[in-house]
Amino acid sequence: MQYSFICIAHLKTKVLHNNTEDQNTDQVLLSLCCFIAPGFSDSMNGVVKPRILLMGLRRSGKSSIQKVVFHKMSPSETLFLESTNKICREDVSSSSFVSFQIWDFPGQIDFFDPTFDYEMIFRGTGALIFVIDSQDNYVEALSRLHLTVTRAYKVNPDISFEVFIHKVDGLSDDHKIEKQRDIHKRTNTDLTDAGLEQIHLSFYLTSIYDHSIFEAFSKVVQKLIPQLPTLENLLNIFISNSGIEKAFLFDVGSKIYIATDSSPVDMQTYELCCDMIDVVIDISCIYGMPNVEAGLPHDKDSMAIIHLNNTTVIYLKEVTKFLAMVCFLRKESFARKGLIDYNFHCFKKAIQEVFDVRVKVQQTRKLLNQRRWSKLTLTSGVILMPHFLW
Ligand SMILES: Nc1nc2c(ncn2[C@@H]2O[C@H](COP(=O)(O)OP(=O)(O)OP(=O)(O)O)[C@@H](O)[C@H]2O)c(=O)[nH]1
Repeated sequence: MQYSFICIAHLKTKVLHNNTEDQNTDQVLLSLCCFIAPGFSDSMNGVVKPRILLMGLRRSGKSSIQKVVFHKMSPSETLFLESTNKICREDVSSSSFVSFQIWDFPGQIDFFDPTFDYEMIFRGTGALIFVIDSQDNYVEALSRLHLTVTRAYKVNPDISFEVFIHKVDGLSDDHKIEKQRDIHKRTNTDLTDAGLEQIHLSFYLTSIYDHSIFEAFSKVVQKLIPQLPTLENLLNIFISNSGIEKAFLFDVGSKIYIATDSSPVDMQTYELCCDMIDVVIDISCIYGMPNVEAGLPHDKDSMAIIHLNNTTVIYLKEVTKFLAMVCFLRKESFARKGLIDYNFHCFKKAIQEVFDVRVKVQQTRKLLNQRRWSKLTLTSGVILMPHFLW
């Protein structure tokens, strides 16, 4: 495999730092180093495609969310989006590691009309995201949410119900919390009154004008990844053996993180990761050799290192052409880069096994379905934990 050396540069740039966005003038020294290699085939481009529904009243922001997260549309451009007049389905799997379908419903659609087959729609659904415009009066939205959730639950109790309290960029912090509490209380009271207190709704405060929408989408998508506990476990072992403080596994295309270790996620760390991915992609797009096969400017050998001026190092390494690990560690720990790279290699092998097992299980299931066996018993494979050095 041929490598083309792209750049090793020391740049000065701005990052978000400390506690407020206003303090983003701190200078950081950025040592960036990318190696771009031609594409490779991996077995992770597979197969499971849960469906995510985006529902809510008209102009609540559904299409904007989809365009900003999956099409890199800038938030201000969404001002010119026209109202959606039919269900828009999008397959996210072709361009990204995360594999699912998004269905964007027009706000005005009455999908409980008898001519509309809502049972078919809910039956294949993994997550239902209901978007509420927090800058508007939300009484109507809440009754619509109740109706949607109760009907969907009756058809498919396995759906995860996610409520985006959206457009919170216009609200103060106190106001945000107050709105969330109010919406939470009202929806739960409605469900209890209907005798459906077992339905669990998750609430997120979101806006397309900051990273909150990406973070919320990450959490929604994580619930649809059956291997999540294994991924988290592997990340925990990896960081504890490598002197790393925090590690995320990112879907590079969408900046959704599909897993992280078990320490809490703070928003600024997540924002720094997103900024780093943007820098790597931008530099790769400008200077990298286009990977014709995958249509991506980066691949499994891309990597980047950023030294912040507070002795923290951010280290990005591609796991596959769609998936990257971003780690936060102290400068002293980064001195043992050889060890980190070795452990990363073990991690990568283990993760490959996780997805190989998934592909094998799916193939077996397909085969069994084809043979129309009446009773299927699938045994999932065993993942051997890698031997990390420490
Ligand atoms: N302030 C603010 N405005 C937003 C946000 N998200 C979307 N909007 C705006 O809300 C308006 C409606 O957005 P759309 O995405 O078209 O809404 P929709 O829910 O798809 O609307 P329908 O297609 O009619 O169902 C647009 O002007 C967006 O710019 C947000 O996070 N904050």
